[in-house]
Amino acid sequence: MRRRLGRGLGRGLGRGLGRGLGGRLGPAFWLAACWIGLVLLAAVLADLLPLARYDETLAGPPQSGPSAAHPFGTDGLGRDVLSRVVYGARVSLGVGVGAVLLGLGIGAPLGILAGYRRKAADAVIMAVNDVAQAFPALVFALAVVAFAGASLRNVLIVLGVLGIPSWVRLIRGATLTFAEREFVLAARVLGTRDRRILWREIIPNVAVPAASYAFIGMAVVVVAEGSLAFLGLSVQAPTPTWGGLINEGRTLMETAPHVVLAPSVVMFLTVLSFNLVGDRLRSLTDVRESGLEPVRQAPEIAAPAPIAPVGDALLQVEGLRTHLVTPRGLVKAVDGVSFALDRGRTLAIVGESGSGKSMLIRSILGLLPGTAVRGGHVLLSGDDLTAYGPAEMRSVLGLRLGTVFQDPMTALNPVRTIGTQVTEPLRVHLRMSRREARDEAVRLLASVGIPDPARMLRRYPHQLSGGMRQRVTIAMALSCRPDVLFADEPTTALDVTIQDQVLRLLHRLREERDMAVVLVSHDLSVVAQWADEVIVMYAGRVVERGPAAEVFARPRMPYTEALLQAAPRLTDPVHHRLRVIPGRPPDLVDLPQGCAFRARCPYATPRCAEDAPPLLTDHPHTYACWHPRPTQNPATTTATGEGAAAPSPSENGERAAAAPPPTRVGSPSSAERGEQSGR
Ligand SMILES: Nc1ncnc2c1ncn2[C@@H]1O[C@H](COP(=O)(O)OP(=O)(O)OP(=O)(O)O)[C@@H](O)[C@H]1O
Repeated sequence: MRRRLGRGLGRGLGRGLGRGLGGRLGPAFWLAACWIGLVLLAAVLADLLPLARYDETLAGPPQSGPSAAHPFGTDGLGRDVLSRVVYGARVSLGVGVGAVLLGLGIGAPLGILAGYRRKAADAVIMAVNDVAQAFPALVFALAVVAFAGASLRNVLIVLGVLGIPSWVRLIRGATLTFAEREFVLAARVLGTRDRRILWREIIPNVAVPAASYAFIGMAVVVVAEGSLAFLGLSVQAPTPTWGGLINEGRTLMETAPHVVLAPSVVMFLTVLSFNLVGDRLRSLTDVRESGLEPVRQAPEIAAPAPIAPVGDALLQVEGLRTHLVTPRGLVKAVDGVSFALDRGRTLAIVGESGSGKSMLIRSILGLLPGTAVRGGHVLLSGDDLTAYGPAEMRSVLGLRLGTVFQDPMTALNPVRTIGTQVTEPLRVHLRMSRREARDEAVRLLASVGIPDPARMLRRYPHQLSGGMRQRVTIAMALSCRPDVLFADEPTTALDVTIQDQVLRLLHRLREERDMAVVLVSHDLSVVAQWADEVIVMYAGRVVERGPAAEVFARPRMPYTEALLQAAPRLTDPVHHRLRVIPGRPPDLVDLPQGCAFRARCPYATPRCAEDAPPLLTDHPHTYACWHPRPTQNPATTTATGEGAAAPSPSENGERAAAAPPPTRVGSPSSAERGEQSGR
C-alpha cells in the first residue's frame, strides 16, 4: 500500500514538477529551494561543522561584532552567534517539519474521507472541524504549553494539532474537485473499487496542492514557534531557538545589534523561502498559469521586421507561429499562418482535432499557456497587437475582440447571476453606471433572443438551458460591440436543434453590427452554410484557403477532399459508408520532412517526402500540395461515393497540368487577400 502511495504521489508531483522544470518555477523558486536546503543541511550536520559549541563562552570580549573567526559575532555572554543560529535551526525547522507532518498525517485522511464519501462523514467531520477552527489558535497554544510544560515535544504537538483543521479543509476541497472530474467518473463506470480510485486517481492529484500547502504551513509553524520562544514558551535555555535568540538579543539592540539581526534575518529568509516554494508549487495547479496568461513573444521565431497593413483589412495575421515548450520537445501548434479578414465577413477554420485551430485563435488573442512562445504579427485595423503589453492587450480584449467559447456551462461562473456577469464588461470597459449597465444588459439579452430578459438577469447559469446559456455568452461577447467575434466551436456542446438557432443568431448579429466573425468548427456543413472564406489547417499549418463555396465545391488539397468525404450528408443514400482518413496526424514535436500529410495521402509521390510544398495560389484558391486535385472533379461527386476511384499520381499529375499554372506565395498576395477578404 505504501509503495502504491509512493508511486501515486511520485506520479502526481512528478507530473507537476516535470512540467515546471522547463522554467515555469522560475529562478526565485530555485534560490529559495537552495536556501532551505542549505539551512536544513547546516541544521542536520551541525555537529560535524567546524563551529564553536553553542553554549560555550569564548575567550575574548562579549558582544564583539562579526569577524573572520565568528562571522555573526558573539552574544552578551560571549557565545558564537553563528553556532547558536545553526543549532537554533534544528529546533525551528524540526518543529516546522514535525508539526506539518503531524497535521498532514491526521488532516489528510479526514479531508479525503469527507471529500470522497460526502454525506454523513462529510457533515460530521466538517462540523467538528469548524468548531476546532473557531478556537483562537495562539491563546490555545499558550494555554497548553503553559499547562503541559515548555518542551520541544509539546510545542510540536500543539502546533501540529492546531494545523489539522486547515489540512482537513484543504484536502477535502481538493478531493471534492477531483472526485467530480471525468477521469474519476470514467473509473467508476468501469467498476473500479473506491480504494483503487482513491490511490490511483485522487491522491496523486491531491499531492501537488498538499505539497504546496506543506511549505506554506512550515513557514507558519516556524513563525508560531518563534513567537512562543520569544515569549519563553518554547524549548528552554540553554538549547537555542530562533525566537529565543531574538528575545535574548533585543536588550542588546543598541550596543550589539548583530545579536538580534543575525537570527532575525535567517528566520526571515527561511520563512520567505518556504512561502516562495509553496507559492510556486501552487502555481503548477493554477488555471491562470496552466491555461491563459499574457503571451511571450519570441524574437527567435518572430517575423524579421514590422509589416505594413494590407489595404483596409480589419484583421490581418502574418506568419503567426505558436510553439509550446514541453518535456517531449517543442510542439509547433501553429506554424506560419497568414490570412486577412474584412468587416462583415465570416472566416471558418477547419481541420482535424489537434490541427491547431484553437491555438491559432488563442494566439491571435494573446491568451496562451505559460509554456507558449509566439512569433509573427497580428494587425487589428493596422495596429500590431503582438507589440502590445498585457495592459494594452486587456484594453483590446472584450472591447474590440469578443470570444464565444465551446461550452457555455464552463464559460459562465456558476455562483454569479447572469446579470452580474453580463453587466461586468459594460461597467469595466465602458464605465457604465449600475443602472445603465443593467438597462444595456436587458437590451443585449433581448437582442440575442432571450425571453423576459429582466427576469433572466436574476438567474444563475444552472437555471438556464444549454442554448440559453450560449446566448448569454454571445451577449457578453458582444456587449462592448467588438470588431471581430471569435467563436470557437460555439455549437459543439449544444443540442443539434439549438445549433442552427445559435448560428443564425451569430449571422444576424454579424450583419447588424458589421463585425467580422472567425468561426472554428469541426462541422463542415456548418462552415459551408455560414462562412464566406475558409482556412483548412493540418499539423499547425494552412494547407488550403479560399472562398468557402469554392473550397468545398472544388477542393485542391487531397486533405480537404478527404475531410469532405469523411463528412456525412443528408443526401447520402441509406447505408452509405463514410470514408475515413487513414492513419493519424503527425507528431507536432517531430514533423516529417516534406509534406506533413503525405503518409496518409493516396496521391503522394517521392517528391512529397523530399520537399514541403509551398503555398501556391491558383485563383481563387491557395493550397500547399504538389499534386492538387483537378478542378474539373467536383468534390460533391466523390463525396457521395459516386465518383471514380482515386486516380493514380500520374493521372492526377496530368489533370493538374491541365489547370492554369499556380503562383508560389510565401504569404497571401494583396490581390489574394482582397479576394479572401471579399474585396
Ligand atoms: N498546453 C499545451 N501544451 C502542449 N501542447 C498543447 C497545449 N495545448 C494544445 N497543445 C497541442 O497543440 C496542438 C493544437 O491544439 P489545438 O487545441 O489548437 O487543436 P484543435 O485543432 O483546436 O483541436 P480540437 O478540435 O480537438 O480542439 C495539439 O497537438 C495539442 O496537443
